[in-house]
Amino acid sequence: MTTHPALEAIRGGLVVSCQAYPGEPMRDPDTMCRVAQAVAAGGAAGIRAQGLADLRRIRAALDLPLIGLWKDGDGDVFITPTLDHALAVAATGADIVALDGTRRPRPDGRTLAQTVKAVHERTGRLVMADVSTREEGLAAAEAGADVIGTTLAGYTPYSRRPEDTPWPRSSTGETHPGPDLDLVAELAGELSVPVIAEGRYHLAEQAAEAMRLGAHAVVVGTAITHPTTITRWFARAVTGEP
Ligand SMILES: CC(=O)N[C@H](C=O)[C@@H](O)[C@H](O)[C@H](O)COP(=O)(O)O
Repeated sequence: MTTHPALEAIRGGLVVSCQAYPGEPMRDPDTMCRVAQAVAAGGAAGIRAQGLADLRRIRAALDLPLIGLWKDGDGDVFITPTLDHALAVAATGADIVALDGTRRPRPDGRTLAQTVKAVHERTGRLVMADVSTREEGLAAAEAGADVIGTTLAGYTPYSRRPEDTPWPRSSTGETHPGPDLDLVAELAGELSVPVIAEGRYHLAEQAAEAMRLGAHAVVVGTAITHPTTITRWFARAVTGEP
């Protein structure tokens, strides 16, 4: 049973991740803010966004629950990798601080439990632990995370590969790397903290399935807010090129 207003507000809803990657034309806080406003108009229950400038800009413009992260560094742990990153994200006004919730060594040497505790004590914000496996999800909940996200499933060398969970995209039988719905079911079945389904939700049907499996909410990014990737899907289908 969750009680925090931001978690209650996204319960049963769609959270839209609004991110542009380094060097891309849309990598600009005002642009991302407009994307966030556009998805809010479409019924997003919450926003997930990256980078301090984007978070500040979006926080000032929108009242929706905001999940903030800061991708930094070129190591294995790059989603809000240290406590300092987490404190900076909290200072933007994000309601929930998303961070790497795996058991890999963190660049500042702190454990996940130490990091979560410090965020709670020093900011009062909630922590979303982005994990890649069932074991990591259970450990992150044990470490005190308020919400567990399946964000990193398929993005660590030891987690289930996305190719193992393909979903058909068209009547021609074309398949696409799918989300790890089994992980959502496993975690939702075992945890009392909310589980957020995130990562490669490219079809509305997949998002609906995650909810049936017990997700608290679903985060969709690429399929809504990344036109370069969406264009590539359609361009390949139209040209027949691989
Ligand atoms: C693995 C990683 O770095 N994931 C990031 C986490 O914030 C984002 O790049 C994703 O876009 C986000 O998780 C939403 O997922 P999708 O774009 O597949 O709907």
